[in-house]
Amino acid sequence: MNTAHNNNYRDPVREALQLELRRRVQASGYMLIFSLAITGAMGVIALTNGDLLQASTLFGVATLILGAYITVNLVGPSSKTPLLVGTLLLVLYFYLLLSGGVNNTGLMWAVMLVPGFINLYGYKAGTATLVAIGGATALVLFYPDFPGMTAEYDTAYRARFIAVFGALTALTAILDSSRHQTQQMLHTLTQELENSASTDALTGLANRREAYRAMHELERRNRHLSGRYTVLIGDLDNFKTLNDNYGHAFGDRVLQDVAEVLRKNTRTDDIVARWGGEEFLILLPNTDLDGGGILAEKLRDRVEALSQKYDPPVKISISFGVAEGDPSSATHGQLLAEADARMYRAKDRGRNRVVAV
Ligand SMILES: Nc1nc2c(ncn2[C@@H]2O[C@H](COP(=O)(O)OP(=O)(O)OP(=O)(O)O)[C@@H](O)[C@H]2O)c(=O)[nH]1
Repeated sequence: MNTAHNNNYRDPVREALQLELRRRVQASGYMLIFSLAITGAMGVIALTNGDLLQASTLFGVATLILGAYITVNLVGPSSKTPLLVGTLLLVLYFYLLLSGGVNNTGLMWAVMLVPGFINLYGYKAGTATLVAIGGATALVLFYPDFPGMTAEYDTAYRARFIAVFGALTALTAILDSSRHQTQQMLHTLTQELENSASTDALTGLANRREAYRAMHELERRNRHLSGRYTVLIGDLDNFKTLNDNYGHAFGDRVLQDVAEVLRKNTRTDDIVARWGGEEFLILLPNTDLDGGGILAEKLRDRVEALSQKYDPPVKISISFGVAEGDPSSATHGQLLAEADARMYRAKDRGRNRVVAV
């Protein structure tokens, strides 16, 4: 995690997934209301036609759907909701297919399953389910004397139903896949924006905002796990003179090289950030003051060694202040102030050194 960080207080991808689940649960609710209306209306028609058996079956299914609707609303959003609704819809569908519903119109309503299933399960799983349902329907319709089949459909009607079902599935899947692509694009863009908002453009390190986020996160974890962490604040020495003597572009190059040194000599779990102009902040999770002091000394040494890299050699050095977070009391505000004060003490004592007490 010592380069730019993707995670933030808000995780856009997780939010998008939650939004998708909410959308599916909402779609489930609409599907249940819609199925309830159809089944109820068919039940009333069957009742007025005097077909008591069909009417009571339809009212029975309607009651089941109503029960599911109430349960879903009581339990709240759950990833199991689309599964429950899908199963209920399948039961209703095969009942309508086999019985023909009222006046053999059951299948006509059944095409509504297509957008419903794709909405519930997304275009991939939804289409796969619909292809399976289409196959099962073709079997039921064309298998001679299929057990339980009481509806009477003529051959042309059966063939047309399969064609309409297939075409509607393909069309809805295409539409939903383009919606899915747009959504993916939005996720990617959001992620890119998140990255650029948390990264320093010159050095590629985490920026100050991201460093605050990381500290906040460490503090939160500390409260739960009583872990410890140490913070280093490093400030390049006499950087103004370097800029004045060699130019701003050279200063920028040095900042990039120093960033690289800090990044290369820290662990992946450590967080290296550009804190300000020529100031860096390093967060070391699960590290005490002694460990932080040792690392700061190593980094100081490696930054100093950079001086030989340039032609002619240029004096480059860094002063570090080190402070350890107290899991029970200190907030990052106090911790930063302490590290900062120690860094200034390092400057006062002649620069190019580490102060940890
Ligand atoms: N090239 C370059 N210079 C920067 C950047 N950000 C800040 N600086 C310069 O860093 C210098 C910091 O100067 P000072 O705060 O006086 O500190 P210093 O000269 O390093 O002196 P000490 O910290 O006391 O050792 C200023 O000249 C800033 O212009 C940057 O992105 N690029």
